[in-house]
Amino acid sequence: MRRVTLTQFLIEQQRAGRISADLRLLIEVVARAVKAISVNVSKGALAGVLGEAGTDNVQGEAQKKLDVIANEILLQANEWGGHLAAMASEEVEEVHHIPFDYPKGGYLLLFDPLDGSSNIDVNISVGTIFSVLRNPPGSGEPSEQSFLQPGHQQVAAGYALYGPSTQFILTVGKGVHGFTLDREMGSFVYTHPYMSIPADTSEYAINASNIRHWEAPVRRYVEELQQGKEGPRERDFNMRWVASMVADVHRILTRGGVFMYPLDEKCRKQGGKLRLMYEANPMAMIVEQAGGAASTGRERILDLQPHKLHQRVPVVLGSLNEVERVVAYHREP
Ligand SMILES: O=P(O)(O)OC[C@H]1O[C@](O)(COP(=O)(O)O)[C@@H](O)[C@@H]1O
Ligand SMILES: [Mg+2]
Ligand SMILES: [Mg+2]
Repeated sequence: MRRVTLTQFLIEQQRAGRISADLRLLIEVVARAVKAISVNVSKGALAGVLGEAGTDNVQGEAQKKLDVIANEILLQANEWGGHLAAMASEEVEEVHHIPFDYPKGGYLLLFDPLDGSSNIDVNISVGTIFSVLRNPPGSGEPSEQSFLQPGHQQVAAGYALYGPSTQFILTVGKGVHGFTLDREMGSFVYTHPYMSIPADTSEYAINASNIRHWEAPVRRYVEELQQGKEGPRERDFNMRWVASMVADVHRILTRGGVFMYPLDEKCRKQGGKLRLMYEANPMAMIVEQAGGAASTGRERILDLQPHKLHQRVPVVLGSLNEVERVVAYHREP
């Protein structure tokens, strides 16, 4: 069987007029950075990359060494590519400008360099999430405002999962495509064309330790799932929570399911737990492109008008019929 690499896939996308040459290059550079992060993640204690960095990020969270390393790799790899106007990262408070003497392009790149940080030291899957927007024409040097575009304006989104194998999942708005890293060859091989999420599922993911903080619609939904065959759903449901959004979403992309980090009393002041611009939006685009749905419980995530770079939002995503049910429960008085 002919093996198609990510590079070949992207060239074909460009030939088909789905992406520009600059966007192709941008995705190639992100994928190259992901390979470097994958090497660091897999070396673990051998490379001394585990543990705390001793610093806090913009969100006041303690940074792990790998958060910092992954962030540096992505920033450095993308700075000189010539396809970007600016970058934004979970680990950097302000917009990251491209050095003035470097070539620049028309895209904005946003990323969560290392998602699932609490899993690094226990050798459980973590990931990288990214989102690509256009720098609004005529806006000159990008500011925070340039990034504040609704998620439906993303031109590409994807993530890497550093699991037993490293996978790279990508959408440019025409389906969701999965690639697996061949470590010996050093290339991503096209292994999962047109990934799709079944509309129905019997699996859900939520941090159930927050139950006492949940709003009534989410509590009702989860309690009904837990009642299984004996409850109103008349069938049993299974629960999984990796605590790496990338891994939980990847499971849903592979075999269906619903993932929730809803609004609750603990995170109400911040607006939610997960970040809109580089967690919720790219995942929402991927999930919708795979036939699923993504909502805050009240609104479609991709329609939200962001008001700040590091904004947080509630997230309910995955199998269409389950997400619609959660949204319907939020509508009821
Ligand atoms: O520890 P909790 O409350 O279960 O939260 C887990 C969630 O937080 C996250 O780790 C947040 O992402 P970061 O690790 O990038 O901060 C998600 O990946 C995950 O779904
Ligand atoms: Mg994250
Ligand atoms: Mg992170």
